Parts: sequence; structure tokens; C-alpha cells
Amino acid sequence: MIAAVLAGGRSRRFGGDKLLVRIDGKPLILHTIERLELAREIDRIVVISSRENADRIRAFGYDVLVDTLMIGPMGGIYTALSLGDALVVAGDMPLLIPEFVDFIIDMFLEAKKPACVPRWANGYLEPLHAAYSKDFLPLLREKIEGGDYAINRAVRESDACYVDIEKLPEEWRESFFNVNTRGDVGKLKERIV
Ligand SMILES: Nc1nc2c(ncn2[C@@H]2O[C@H](COP(=O)(O)OP(=O)(O)OP(=O)(O)O)[C@@H](O)[C@H]2O)c(=O)[nH]1
Repeated sequence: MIAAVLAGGRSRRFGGDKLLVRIDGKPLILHTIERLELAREIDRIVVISSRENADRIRAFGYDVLVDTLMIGPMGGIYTALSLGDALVVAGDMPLLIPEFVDFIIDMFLEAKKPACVPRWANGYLEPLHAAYSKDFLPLLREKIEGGDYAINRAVRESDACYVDIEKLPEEWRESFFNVNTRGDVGKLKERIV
């Protein structure tokens, strides 16, 4: 399975490209990628990047596919699916749990649904820690053409399968930690040292 790492955001809340900020001497996005490399179900990692960041990420030694849509995460997922079915994560998720990633992929392969998305008991979805099939593409195309870029809405309108987070080991929830602000870097440092 391909893992697609979304890296085309604007980091407005962070103020400066959060994915390149060094944590423990290493850019944030490499922390995310190195966690994915530990997942046994993943055999290829591709970064779905903005044009500006493509060369920088290639210089780290990773494959890059440029997102030409730049309409938010939905465009990143759409771009990723041009490669085939994919496990899609945000590049700002440095505490990914490889076993959880494998669990989602196994469910996705078994369910044969257009998407397999973690869901909290209150209904909140985690679409940037989810598996998508090429069968999800027609709906995405329709949404994009109609100017509706809300990925959660697209997932809900599809025949997705859901992974109920509260039924899984509690320690896996750390997988969803993501960096949005400078303050989150402090929280991350506390967790990784
Ligand atoms: N390829 C791609 N990735 C995106 C796009 N928008 C957001 N992302 C990525 O999706 C993940 C989650 O993005 P957010 O943190 O919600 O958005 P952001 O634009 O990075 O940050 P804010 O400006 O603070 O909202 C990050 O890894 C982003 O790099 C996009 O248009 N294309």
C-alpha cells in the first residue's frame, strides 16, 4: 500500500512552514515519514507537496508528487489517488503509531470500501489518518468541480467504513497528535524526549 503524506498546507496558525521546523534536529515531516516507514503494510511513501516545497522534500530523499490543485486536504487526497489506493496522513503528525496505521490498512483491505476513516464516538472524523480507494475518486472529482472542498462531507456521503477510535487501545490515540501552533512544538518535545 502507498502512504501519501500531505505537505501542501499554508501553516497560517504556525506562521512559517511547520513541516520544515526542526524537532530534535530533524524536520517535522521526517518524524512523520520515519514513523510510516515502520508500518509493515506500507511499501511506498510519497509526499504530496506544494510546488514550492517539492525540491526541498526530494532533497531529503523522498518521492514527491506535486499537488497542483492546492485547495486543501481534499486536493491532496485527490492527487494521491492518482497513484492508486493510499493511506493518507498529514505531514504534521509526528507521533503516528505504525501498528495503528497497519490496523487501518488491514480493515480497508478487508472492507473493500471507498474509504476507511477513524471516527470518535461523538462523530468527529479523522480523514487525514485514513485509507482511500480509487473508487473514492469520482465523488471527489464531483465535489471539487462543484467547489465543495469539505473532505468530511465527502466521506460521509460515500459508503465509507469507520474505525471506532474508542474501541481501540488508548495509546494509539497519540497517532492523531498534530502540530498546528508553536505551542504544539513544546508539547511534542515533551513527548519525544
Ligand atoms: N497536498 C496538500 N496538502 C495540504 C493542503 N492543505 C493542507 N495540507 C496538509 O494537510 C495537513 C493538515 O493541514 P492543516 O494543518 O489543516 O492546514 P495548514 O494549511 O497546513 O495549516 P493552517 O494554515 O494553520 O490551517 C498538513 O500536513 C498540510 O501540509 C493542500 O492544499 N495540499
